[in-house]
Amino acid sequence: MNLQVKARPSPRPGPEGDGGGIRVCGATVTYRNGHRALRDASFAIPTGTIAALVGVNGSGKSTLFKAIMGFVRLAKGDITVLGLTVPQALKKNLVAYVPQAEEVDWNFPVLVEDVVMMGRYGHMNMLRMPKKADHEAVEAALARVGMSDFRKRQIGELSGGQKKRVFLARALAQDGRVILLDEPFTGVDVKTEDAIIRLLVALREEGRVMLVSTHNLGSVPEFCDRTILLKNTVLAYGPTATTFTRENLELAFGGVLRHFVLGGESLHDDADPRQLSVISDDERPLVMYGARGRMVTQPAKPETDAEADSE
Ligand SMILES: Nc1ncnc2c1ncn2[C@@H]1O[C@H](COP(=O)(O)OP(=O)(O)OP(=O)(O)O)[C@@H](O)[C@H]1O
Repeated sequence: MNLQVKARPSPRPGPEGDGGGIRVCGATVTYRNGHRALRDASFAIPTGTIAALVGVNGSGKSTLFKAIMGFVRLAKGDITVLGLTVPQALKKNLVAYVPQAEEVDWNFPVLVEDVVMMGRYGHMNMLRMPKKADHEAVEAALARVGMSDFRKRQIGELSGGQKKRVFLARALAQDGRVILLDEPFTGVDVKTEDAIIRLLVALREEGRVMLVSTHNLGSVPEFCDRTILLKNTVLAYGPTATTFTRENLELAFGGVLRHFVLGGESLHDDADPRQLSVISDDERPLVMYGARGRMVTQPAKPETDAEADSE
Protein backbone atom coordinates (compact mmCIF):
# COMPACT_ATOMS: atom_id res chain seq x y z
CA MET A 1 0.00 0.00 0.00
CA ASN A 2 1.44 3.38 -1.00
CA LEU A 3 0.49 6.28 1.16
CA GLN A 4 1.66 9.81 0.58
CA VAL A 5 3.09 11.66 3.54
CA LYS A 6 1.49 15.05 3.89
CA ALA A 7 3.72 17.88 5.06
CA ARG A 8 2.48 19.17 8.41
CA PRO A 9 3.86 21.87 10.64
CA SER A 10 5.64 20.36 13.65
CA PRO A 11 3.25 20.63 16.62
CA ARG A 12 4.62 22.85 19.41
CA PRO A 13 4.55 21.76 23.05
CA GLY A 14 1.58 23.02 25.01
CA PRO A 15 1.58 24.26 28.57
CA GLU A 16 1.64 20.69 30.02
CA GLY A 17 5.35 20.53 29.26
CA ASP A 18 6.27 23.58 31.29
CA GLY A 19 8.64 22.75 34.12
CA GLY A 20 8.78 18.97 34.61
CA GLY A 21 9.31 16.12 32.22
CA ILE A 22 11.05 16.39 28.89
CA ARG A 23 10.45 19.41 26.70
CA VAL A 24 11.87 19.51 23.18
CA CYS A 25 11.35 22.67 21.19
CA GLY A 26 12.37 23.00 17.53
CA ALA A 27 15.26 20.53 17.92
CA THR A 28 17.38 20.17 14.78
CA VAL A 29 20.40 17.84 14.50
CA THR A 30 22.75 17.82 11.54
CA TYR A 31 25.53 15.20 11.51
CA ARG A 32 29.06 16.04 10.38
CA ASN A 33 28.44 14.54 6.94
CA GLY A 34 25.70 17.14 6.44
CA HIS A 35 22.79 14.73 7.02
CA ARG A 36 19.97 16.44 8.90
CA ALA A 37 18.57 13.58 10.98
CA LEU A 38 16.16 15.70 13.02
CA ARG A 39 14.34 18.83 11.89
CA ASP A 40 12.41 21.24 14.06
CA ALA A 41 11.18 18.49 16.40
CA SER A 42 8.92 19.61 19.23
CA PHE A 43 7.02 17.80 21.98
CA ALA A 44 6.58 17.74 25.73
CA ILE A 45 6.04 14.83 28.09
CA PRO A 46 5.21 15.39 31.74
CA THR A 47 6.71 13.47 34.65
CA GLY A 48 4.98 10.27 35.73
CA THR A 49 4.40 9.19 32.15
CA ILE A 50 5.66 6.63 29.68
CA ALA A 51 5.91 7.94 26.14
CA ALA A 52 6.39 5.78 23.06
CA LEU A 53 8.69 7.03 20.32
CA VAL A 54 7.51 5.45 17.10
CA GLY A 55 8.80 5.73 13.54
CA VAL A 56 10.45 3.83 10.68
CA ASN A 57 14.14 2.89 10.66
CA GLY A 58 16.18 6.03 10.18
CA SER A 59 13.39 8.39 11.30
CA GLY A 60 15.67 9.89 13.96
CA LYS A 61 14.66 8.08 17.17
CA SER A 62 18.20 7.31 18.31
CA THR A 63 19.30 10.78 17.24
CA LEU A 64 16.63 12.28 19.48
CA PHE A 65 17.86 10.13 22.40
CA LYS A 66 21.42 11.25 21.72
CA ALA A 67 20.28 14.87 21.72
CA ILE A 68 18.53 14.42 25.09
CA MET A 69 21.70 12.72 26.39
CA GLY A 70 23.87 15.56 25.10
CA PHE A 71 25.83 13.17 22.81
CA VAL A 72 24.98 15.26 19.75
CA ARG A 73 24.76 19.03 19.51
CA LEU A 74 21.58 20.80 18.47
CA ALA A 75 22.05 22.97 15.39
CA LYS A 76 18.82 24.73 16.41
CA GLY A 77 16.23 24.48 19.12
CA ASP A 78 16.26 23.68 22.76
CA ILE A 79 15.75 20.73 25.12
CA THR A 80 14.96 20.90 28.81
CA VAL A 81 14.81 17.98 31.22
CA LEU A 82 12.91 18.43 34.49
CA GLY A 83 13.18 22.16 33.92
CA LEU A 84 16.97 22.04 33.50
CA THR A 85 19.22 22.33 30.47
CA VAL A 86 20.66 19.02 29.20
CA PRO A 87 24.16 19.64 30.68
CA GLN A 88 22.61 20.57 34.07
CA ALA A 89 20.41 17.45 34.04
CA LEU A 90 23.36 15.21 33.11
CA LYS A 91 25.49 16.73 35.83
CA LYS A 92 22.79 15.86 38.35
CA ASN A 93 22.62 12.30 36.99
CA LEU A 94 18.96 12.69 36.17
CA VAL A 95 19.00 11.00 32.76
CA ALA A 96 19.61 7.26 32.37
CA TYR A 97 19.94 5.57 29.00
CA VAL A 98 19.28 1.96 28.02
CA PRO A 99 21.00 1.57 24.64
CA GLN A 100 20.13 -0.55 21.64
CA ALA A 101 21.95 -3.91 21.70
CA GLU A 102 23.91 -2.97 18.55
CA GLU A 103 25.50 -0.01 20.31
CA VAL A 104 27.27 -2.18 22.89
CA ASP A 105 30.55 -4.04 22.39
CA TRP A 106 29.62 -7.39 23.93
CA ASN A 107 33.20 -8.69 23.59
CA PHE A 108 34.40 -6.21 26.17
CA PRO A 109 35.26 -8.38 29.20
CA VAL A 110 33.11 -6.98 31.98
CA LEU A 111 30.99 -8.62 34.66
CA VAL A 112 27.27 -8.01 34.98
CA GLU A 113 27.73 -6.33 38.38
CA ASP A 114 30.38 -4.02 36.90
CA VAL A 115 28.00 -2.92 34.14
CA VAL A 116 25.37 -2.09 36.76
CA MET A 117 27.99 -0.30 38.90
CA MET A 118 28.64 2.01 35.91
CA GLY A 119 25.25 3.50 36.71
CA ARG A 120 26.76 4.70 40.01
CA TYR A 121 29.78 6.47 38.46
CA GLY A 122 28.00 9.83 38.43
CA HIS A 123 27.41 9.47 42.18
CA MET A 124 31.11 8.77 42.92
CA ASN A 125 34.19 10.98 43.13
CA MET A 126 37.03 11.02 40.57
CA LEU A 127 38.61 7.82 41.93
CA ARG A 128 35.41 5.85 41.35
CA MET A 129 35.78 3.83 44.54
CA PRO A 130 32.34 2.30 45.24
CA LYS A 131 30.97 2.86 48.74
CA LYS A 132 28.48 0.76 50.69
CA ALA A 133 25.55 2.74 49.24
CA ASP A 134 26.80 2.04 45.70
CA HIS A 135 27.03 -1.72 46.33
CA GLU A 136 23.57 -1.67 47.87
CA ALA A 137 22.14 0.20 44.90
CA VAL A 138 23.67 -2.35 42.50
CA GLU A 139 22.31 -5.22 44.58
CA ALA A 140 18.81 -3.72 44.69
CA ALA A 141 18.81 -2.95 40.96
CA LEU A 142 19.90 -6.49 40.02
CA ALA A 143 17.24 -7.94 42.31
CA ARG A 144 14.56 -5.69 40.80
CA VAL A 145 15.22 -7.01 37.28
CA GLY A 146 15.66 -10.61 38.51
CA MET A 147 19.35 -10.83 37.56
CA SER A 148 21.04 -11.24 40.96
CA ASP A 149 22.17 -14.80 40.17
CA PHE A 150 24.00 -13.57 37.07
CA ARG A 151 26.09 -10.90 38.78
CA LYS A 152 29.43 -12.66 38.28
CA ARG A 153 28.78 -13.60 34.65
CA GLN A 154 30.46 -11.87 31.71
CA ILE A 155 27.90 -9.61 30.03
CA GLY A 156 28.72 -11.08 26.60
CA GLU A 157 27.64 -14.55 27.79
CA LEU A 158 24.03 -13.50 28.41
CA SER A 159 20.99 -13.82 26.16
CA GLY A 160 19.51 -10.72 24.48
CA GLY A 161 16.73 -10.42 27.06
CA GLN A 162 19.15 -10.85 29.98
CA LYS A 163 21.46 -8.17 28.57
CA LYS A 164 18.50 -5.78 28.31
CA ARG A 165 17.62 -6.45 31.95
CA VAL A 166 21.21 -5.73 33.02
CA PHE A 167 21.16 -2.36 31.24
CA LEU A 168 17.82 -1.61 32.86
CA ALA A 169 19.46 -2.42 36.20
CA ARG A 170 22.23 0.05 35.34
CA ALA A 171 19.57 2.74 34.80
CA LEU A 172 17.93 1.79 38.12
CA ALA A 173 21.26 1.89 39.97
CA GLN A 174 21.83 5.36 38.56
CA ASP A 175 18.41 6.34 39.94
CA GLY A 176 17.69 8.40 36.82
CA ARG A 177 14.45 10.38 37.05
CA VAL A 178 14.29 10.30 33.27
CA ILE A 179 14.90 6.98 31.55
CA LEU A 180 15.43 6.69 27.80
CA LEU A 181 15.01 3.18 26.40
CA ASP A 182 16.10 2.53 22.82
CA GLU A 183 14.12 -0.47 21.55
CA PRO A 184 13.98 -2.42 24.82
CA PHE A 185 11.82 -5.21 23.35
CA THR A 186 13.90 -6.10 20.32
CA GLY A 187 15.17 -9.67 20.61
CA VAL A 188 13.40 -10.42 23.91
CA ASP A 189 10.75 -13.08 24.50
CA VAL A 190 7.19 -12.25 25.54
CA LYS A 191 7.86 -13.11 29.20
CA THR A 192 10.80 -10.69 29.39
CA GLU A 193 8.80 -8.08 27.51
CA ASP A 194 6.00 -8.37 30.08
CA ALA A 195 8.54 -8.13 32.93
CA ILE A 196 10.06 -4.98 31.39
CA ILE A 197 6.61 -3.42 30.93
CA ARG A 198 5.70 -4.17 34.57
CA LEU A 199 8.94 -2.55 35.70
CA LEU A 200 8.33 0.55 33.58
CA VAL A 201 4.80 0.87 34.96
CA ALA A 202 6.18 0.66 38.52
CA LEU A 203 8.79 3.32 37.68
CA ARG A 204 6.01 5.54 36.34
CA GLU A 205 4.21 5.24 39.67
CA GLU A 206 7.41 6.57 41.26
CA GLY A 207 6.96 9.73 39.17
CA ARG A 208 9.73 9.04 36.66
CA VAL A 209 9.41 9.90 33.00
CA MET A 210 10.27 7.36 30.34
CA LEU A 211 10.73 7.66 26.62
CA VAL A 212 10.67 4.29 24.86
CA SER A 213 11.49 3.82 21.19
CA THR A 214 9.84 0.73 19.81
CA HIS A 215 8.77 -1.04 16.65
CA ASN A 216 6.51 -3.19 18.78
CA LEU A 217 3.30 -1.40 17.84
CA GLY A 218 0.99 -3.86 19.61
CA SER A 219 2.40 -3.06 23.04
CA VAL A 220 2.22 0.76 22.77
CA PRO A 221 -1.46 1.17 23.82
CA GLU A 222 -0.88 -1.33 26.63
CA PHE A 223 1.54 0.76 28.66
CA CYS A 224 2.38 4.08 26.98
CA ASP A 225 0.32 7.11 28.08
CA ARG A 226 1.77 9.28 25.34
CA THR A 227 2.95 8.68 21.81
CA ILE A 228 5.37 10.66 19.67
CA LEU A 229 5.35 9.83 15.97
CA LEU A 230 8.63 10.68 14.32
CA LYS A 231 9.65 11.00 10.70
CA ASN A 232 12.75 13.20 10.89
CA THR A 233 10.42 15.62 12.63
CA VAL A 234 7.52 15.15 15.03
CA LEU A 235 4.45 14.34 12.95
CA ALA A 236 2.16 14.10 15.98
CA TYR A 237 2.37 13.77 19.75
CA GLY A 238 -0.10 13.55 22.59
CA PRO A 239 -2.13 11.00 24.57
CA THR A 240 -1.82 7.54 23.02
CA ALA A 241 -5.60 7.17 22.79
CA THR A 242 -5.86 10.11 20.39
CA THR A 243 -2.41 10.09 18.76
CA PHE A 244 -1.69 6.42 18.13
CA THR A 245 -4.33 6.19 15.43
CA ARG A 246 -4.32 4.33 12.18
CA GLU A 247 -4.21 7.60 10.23
CA ASN A 248 -1.16 8.87 12.13
CA LEU A 249 0.61 5.51 11.88
CA GLU A 250 0.10 5.48 8.13
CA LEU A 251 1.48 9.00 7.99
CA ALA A 252 4.56 7.97 9.97
CA PHE A 253 5.18 4.62 8.30
CA GLY A 254 3.83 5.13 4.79
CA GLY A 255 4.17 1.98 2.69
CA VAL A 256 6.43 0.30 5.28
CA LEU A 257 3.47 -0.94 7.33
CA ARG A 258 1.68 -4.15 6.56
CA HIS A 259 -2.03 -3.66 6.84
CA PHE A 260 -4.63 -6.44 6.77
CA VAL A 261 -8.36 -6.12 7.20
CA LEU A 262 -10.08 -9.25 8.45
CA GLY A 263 -13.81 -9.73 8.09
CA GLY A 264 -16.46 -11.99 6.60
CA GLU A 265 -15.69 -15.71 6.58
CA SER A 266 -12.05 -15.26 7.58
CA LEU A 267 -13.19 -13.81 10.92
CA HIS A 268 -16.76 -14.95 11.63
CA ASP A 269 -18.79 -18.14 11.26
CA ASP A 270 -21.95 -16.10 10.88
CA ALA A 271 -23.01 -12.95 9.01
CA ASP A 272 -21.43 -10.59 11.54
CA PRO A 273 -20.38 -7.56 9.42
CA ARG A 274 -17.71 -6.28 11.84
CA GLN A 275 -14.06 -6.09 10.75
CA LEU A 276 -10.64 -6.12 12.36
CA SER A 277 -7.63 -4.15 11.10
CA VAL A 278 -4.15 -5.52 11.77
CA ILE A 279 -1.22 -3.13 11.40
CA SER A 280 2.38 -4.27 11.71
CA ASP A 281 5.91 -3.28 10.82
CA ASP A 282 6.85 -6.89 11.54
CA GLU A 283 7.20 -6.87 15.29
CA ARG A 284 4.13 -7.33 17.50
CA PRO A 285 1.13 -6.19 15.43
CA LEU A 286 -1.47 -3.65 16.46
CA VAL A 287 -5.05 -4.94 16.24
CA MET A 288 -7.88 -2.45 15.78
CA TYR A 289 -11.62 -2.71 15.39
CA GLY A 290 -13.37 -1.71 12.20
CA ALA A 291 -12.48 0.53 9.32
CA ARG A 292 -11.73 3.63 11.46
CA GLY A 293 -9.27 1.68 13.53
CA ARG A 294 -10.37 1.60 17.13
CA MET A 295 -7.82 -0.08 19.37
CA VAL A 296 -8.54 -3.47 20.91
CA THR A 297 -5.83 -3.28 23.53
CA GLN A 298 -6.58 -1.19 26.61
CA PRO A 299 -4.92 2.23 26.91
CA ALA A 300 -2.40 2.61 29.71
CA LYS A 301 -4.32 4.78 32.18
CA PRO A 302 -7.99 5.18 33.16
CA GLU A 303 -8.24 8.80 32.01
CA THR A 304 -7.19 7.82 28.49
CA ASP A 305 -10.08 5.30 28.49
CA ALA A 306 -12.41 8.25 28.81
CA GLU A 307 -10.72 10.01 25.92
CA ALA A 308 -10.99 6.87 23.79
CA ASP A 309 -14.69 6.49 24.64
CA SER A 310 -15.45 10.07 23.73
CA GLU A 311 -14.10 9.60 20.18
N1 LIG B 1 26.76 9.51 13.15
C1 LIG B 1 25.99 9.70 12.07
N2 LIG B 1 26.46 10.36 11.01
C2 LIG B 1 25.68 10.58 9.92
N3 LIG B 1 24.41 10.17 9.79
C3 LIG B 1 23.88 9.49 10.82
C4 LIG B 1 24.63 9.21 12.01
N4 LIG B 1 23.84 8.52 12.86
C5 LIG B 1 22.65 8.36 12.23
N5 LIG B 1 22.68 8.93 11.00
C6 LIG B 1 21.58 9.00 10.04
O1 LIG B 1 20.54 9.77 10.63
C7 LIG B 1 19.27 9.19 10.32
C8 LIG B 1 18.53 8.88 11.62
O2 LIG B 1 19.22 7.83 12.29
P1 LIG B 1 18.73 7.25 13.71
O3 LIG B 1 19.74 6.24 14.11
O4 LIG B 1 18.46 8.38 14.58
O5 LIG B 1 17.36 6.55 13.27
P2 LIG B 1 16.41 5.57 14.11
O6 LIG B 1 15.03 6.10 13.95
O7 LIG B 1 16.94 5.39 15.47
O8 LIG B 1 16.53 4.23 13.28
P3 LIG B 1 16.35 2.68 13.77
O9 LIG B 1 14.89 2.44 13.95
O10 LIG B 1 16.92 1.94 12.58
O11 LIG B 1 17.18 2.52 15.01
C9 LIG B 1 19.54 7.97 9.46
O12 LIG B 1 19.38 8.33 8.10
C10 LIG B 1 21.00 7.64 9.76
O13 LIG B 1 21.61 7.03 8.64
